[in-house]
Amino acid sequence: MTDSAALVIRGLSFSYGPRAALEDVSFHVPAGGVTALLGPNGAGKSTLMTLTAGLLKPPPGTITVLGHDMAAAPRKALARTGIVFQQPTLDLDLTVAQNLRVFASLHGLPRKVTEARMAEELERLDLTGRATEKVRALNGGHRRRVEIARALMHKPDLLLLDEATVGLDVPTRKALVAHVHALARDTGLAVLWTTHLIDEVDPATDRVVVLHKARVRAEGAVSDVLKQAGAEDLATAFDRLTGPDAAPLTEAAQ
Ligand SMILES: Nc1ncnc2c1ncn2[C@@H]1O[C@H](COP(=O)(O)OP(=O)(O)OP(=O)(O)O)[C@@H](O)[C@H]1O
Repeated sequence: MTDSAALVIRGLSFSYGPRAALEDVSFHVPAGGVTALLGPNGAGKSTLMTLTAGLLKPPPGTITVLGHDMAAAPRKALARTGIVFQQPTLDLDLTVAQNLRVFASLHGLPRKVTEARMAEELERLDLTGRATEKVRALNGGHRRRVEIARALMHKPDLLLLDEATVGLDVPTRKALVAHVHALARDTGLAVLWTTHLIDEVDPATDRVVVLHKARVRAEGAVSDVLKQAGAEDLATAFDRLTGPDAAPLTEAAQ
């Protein structure tokens, strides 16, 4: 199972100077589903996403995307990866289509392929008819969906979403969560979804990784995480795993 996963993280440690941001982190993200990376502020989530997005160099052998080692073959690994960062990166004064076309040409996609994929992804994300609108005219939820459509233009196998719902109201947040779950289910995409909001996890289908103070505290299907925490529900499990009574940490991570 682990070897065939889209993303495999094995024994990943990373420090900013003396401060350990990740210590011996291991988990995997299978195809066709959402893996929620849950953790409180400072847990190490963004550091993990930054390393997986190839913006910091990970130690060799610790991050593998579809069998490609992020340290040894970052271009091959990134060619299979779509990324939506926490901070929006669309050009507000370009139309939806122009934003997608710029991205596609950076990936070297031919014009015909670009137009076909754009139509496909906009339809999948319920954005058909918005292609000629300037991004500035869209609400926050639609802008996020355009970012997801853009991240899918090169048909990645792995989609990284870093706190994708930040700043959205509750109904928009719920709609986006539902869209991403449908996307994973319908296309076989592997999604790593970073959040600190428990209600964004679908307990029936999602895998969960609880990160706290640089370390994985529990990992697996929601039922496994509940067992590991000795809790009845995910909110209680999260509190137990990340609260003041959580297992003691090594000095480096404190
Ligand atoms: N550029 C940096 N230089 C030094 N320390 C950093 C840097 N970025 C993050 N850290 C530290 O590394 C640890 C992990 O931070 P990180 O941002 O990865 O956590 P996070 O789970 O994403 O938090 P948040 O939910 O607040 O974004 C924290 O202790 C943070 O202060």
